Amino acid sequence: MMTTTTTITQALKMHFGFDNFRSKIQEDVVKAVVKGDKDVFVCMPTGAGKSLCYQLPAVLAPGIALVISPLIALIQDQVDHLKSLNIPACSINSKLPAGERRLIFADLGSSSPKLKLLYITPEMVASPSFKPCLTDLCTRGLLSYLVVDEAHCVSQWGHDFRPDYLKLGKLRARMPGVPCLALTATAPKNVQEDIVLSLTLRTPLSFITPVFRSNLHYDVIFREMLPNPFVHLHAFIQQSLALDSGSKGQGCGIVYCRTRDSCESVAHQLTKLGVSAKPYHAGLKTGDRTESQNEWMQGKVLVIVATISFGMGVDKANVRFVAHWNLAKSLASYYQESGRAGRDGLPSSCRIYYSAKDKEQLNFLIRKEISRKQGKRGSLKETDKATITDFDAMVAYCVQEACRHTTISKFFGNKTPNCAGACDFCRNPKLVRAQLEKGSSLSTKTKAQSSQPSGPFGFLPGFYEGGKKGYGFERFDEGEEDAEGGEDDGSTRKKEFSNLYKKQMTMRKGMTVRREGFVPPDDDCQLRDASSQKIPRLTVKTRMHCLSLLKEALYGHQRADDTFNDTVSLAVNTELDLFEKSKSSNLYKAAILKKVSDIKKTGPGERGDDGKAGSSDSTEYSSSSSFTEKQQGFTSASEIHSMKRKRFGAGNILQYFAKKDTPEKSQQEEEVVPDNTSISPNTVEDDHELDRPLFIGDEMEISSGEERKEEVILISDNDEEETHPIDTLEVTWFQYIPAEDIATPAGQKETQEEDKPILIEEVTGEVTSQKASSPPAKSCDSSERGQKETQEEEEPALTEEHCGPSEKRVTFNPNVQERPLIPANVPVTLKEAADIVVRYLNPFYSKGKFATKELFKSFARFLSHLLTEGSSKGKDQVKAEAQTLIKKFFIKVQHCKSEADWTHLRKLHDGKRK
Ligand SMILES: Nc1ncnc2c1ncn2[C@@H]1O[C@H](COP(=O)(O)OP(=O)(O)OP(=O)(O)O)[C@@H](O)[C@H]1O
Ligand SMILES: [Zn+2]
Repeated sequence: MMTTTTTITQALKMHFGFDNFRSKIQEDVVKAVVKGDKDVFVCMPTGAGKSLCYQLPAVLAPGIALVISPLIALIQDQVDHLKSLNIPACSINSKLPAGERRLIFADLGSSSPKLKLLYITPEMVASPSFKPCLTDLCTRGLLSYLVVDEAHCVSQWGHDFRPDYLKLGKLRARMPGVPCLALTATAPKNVQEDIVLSLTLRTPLSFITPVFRSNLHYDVIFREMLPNPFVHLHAFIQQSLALDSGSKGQGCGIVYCRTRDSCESVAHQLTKLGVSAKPYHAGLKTGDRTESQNEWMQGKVLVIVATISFGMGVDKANVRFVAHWNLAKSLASYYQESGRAGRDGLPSSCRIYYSAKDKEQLNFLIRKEISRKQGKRGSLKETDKATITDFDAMVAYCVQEACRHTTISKFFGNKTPNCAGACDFCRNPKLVRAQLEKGSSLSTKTKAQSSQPSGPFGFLPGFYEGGKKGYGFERFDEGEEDAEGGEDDGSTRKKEFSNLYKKQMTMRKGMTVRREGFVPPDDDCQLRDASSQKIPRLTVKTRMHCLSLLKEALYGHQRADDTFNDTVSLAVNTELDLFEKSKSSNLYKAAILKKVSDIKKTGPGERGDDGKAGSSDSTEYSSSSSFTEKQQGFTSASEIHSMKRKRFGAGNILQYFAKKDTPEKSQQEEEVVPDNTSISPNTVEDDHELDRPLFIGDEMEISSGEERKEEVILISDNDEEETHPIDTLEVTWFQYIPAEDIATPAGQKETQEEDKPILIEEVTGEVTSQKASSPPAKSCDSSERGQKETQEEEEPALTEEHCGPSEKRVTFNPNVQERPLIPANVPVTLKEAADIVVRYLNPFYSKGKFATKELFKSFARFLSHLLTEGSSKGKDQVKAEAQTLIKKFFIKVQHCKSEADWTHLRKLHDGKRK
């Protein structure tokens, strides 16, 4: 085959429209393949132009190149591309209409077929319908090349091993004179060796590009430590796409998620935050999926949030970032997936949002799958070991203190690259270390709690009966014939796994699986040990709600050097501490309320009576650290005003935690500025007061006189459909006895009322019963308290009961409350105004409505001053005005970019005053 360099270059131009080769290595490969005297092995990174390495030689050679490729979608892309270049190419697959299939077979059977490239999956190659055709082509010497794309699939050590690829060795044997070309983007050293062996490549010429790509910046963020991971992701996207630089932004990005649900929710959250994002996963209708992909390709949608089924063969040059919301299943996969960024050579970012919980879950599923296979064949295969080793490499990458590029390069058998600050570790090792330290302290407790599973390979195979294959990485078509059906199967499969996982986790903790209806925490749940069902009938939602109460309380008592994240961590640990100590749902709730109350009673910078917010190990989380991006958190009013927080007498905070506040709202700050009715009245004289949404921090200055010393806290279970009546419960123990001291007597039945709301009042003034007809309780003897809890949940409604010198049994009915508890119209201080403003503004900040945090602070400062200028206003008025101004401001200003944006507000405000 005499083909000169000139001919090759001309063909490159004529058929593909390229003036030059993309790289020296690409040119060398093409020349070697064209020469055709040896087999060729190519390992080049994603986007390096591997396809051309066989497509150009195929065009130049007489005959047909048989291309084995693992995925029909990928094949389709290639075939379409070649057809658009007028290169005769086609594919034979199970989805091909009968008419087209006939035409192809007719061409292949002709004396001089027109086809230059025939794409086929490994399954189809071995199928009875294709075998005779192949034999015929071989016998007539019509095959120019055997091309094995994604050749790593042949290796049991490969991250995408496909048994059908193993059959390619036999295929190869059937066409001895045909040169073979094996290509892959991701082959660690052992996989490279496997490929050569399995395909029986004869002293192949190897072309291996180092994996290092200096334009890619790699980093890892610990997702569980973020106050709001979506906001963080949003900021990352804005930065990567230069959306906040004033320019329109350039390029696009991919967020990879492991599950379909995550794809949906991440895409939804991003869209809410103002970035156009669409999900892409196998659960979508083909039309929707194609639409998502097309819109992304055309730049109409900036971010595609996809499972790994997206991306193979997707060729887009200006992908500025690839974020992994979940771990990839191996470091090789991660390298390949993240490598879709920066194909144009421009700087791009690759980030993993690492989560220990995610890791635990994947680890479980991977090992479970192995255990299932083991059960069937009774031995552990190399593939299984490889799967685990590869996953471990992925995890190690995330939790190491080393250059990310170096880790990747070493994994692929390359030399150490010159990272030069292209990863978070090389850029700032201290930050990476701080994150790791914080991360390990967060997970220590969880680890200690979960004992190691037993059985071969750490599992009890018998326990997993009925599980099917897969753990969220079904990248390839599951065999030709049932490729469609495979998708539905996938979702059932995942459900099964999810249930099994939950059950197993519960069992590991030594509990019986007794709560079938237990709604598990979602991926982003901030709670620690969130899946625990230790406390009967206590829901994740309730725990989330309690956590938000703690956060709010602590938030108002941050120390000067605390970051928002420190406060969140402290809240999370405090919640866990109380959760672990509590034996029933009500005890838990009461313990939370007591803690909230204690925190509230303390001065600024203190966190409760013990200074540690109740958590024995919480001190380790309270140290200031800036490893996470501080700007992602909310801003405390204290950052705006250095004024000292005004102190009121202990217990003079009035808070209502009422039914309408859903945990989601308080948790995610989704509440936009509420309408007037929801925030104006501060007093319980208002009939609707308890129906209004929760505003933690709705503090009221009241006289510190004894008769005004009141605290009313209601926690309701927000996950129940119906509104609870303001129920009455005996909870006097709450005030003075730590929850842990009140052991529920052994064997005592849990009442059906566990999830009812608790009303706790600390009242020295008059109280009124909601159910005046109910009999009074007999006694408040501490020995009976545990029992009382149960009894009185069943027969509540007490009017007033003296249980001791300072304790009263109380009930509360907002409808008959006679006296206002709050003095009318106490003038609001600047600090209080700032609190109000910051609270109302935070949701907007979270949604990225401010270009910078400074701008947000500046606006809050401006607004606080504006609202407190001139005549002294009461809190209600300030709240109402703040709301109105903020509402109006954001009607006019979609995205606040400078101080000039709010100059009109003064006029608006002053005008209204007149
Ligand atoms: N010589 C060349 N000049 C310019 N562009 C080229 C050249 N060769 C290939 N390309 C372009 O580079 C891009 C990436 O090529 P290709 O899809 O073949 O990469 P790949 O290595 O196969 O990636 P993957 O691992 O995802 O399959 C394509 O847009 C292709 O058209
Ligand atoms: Zn580095």
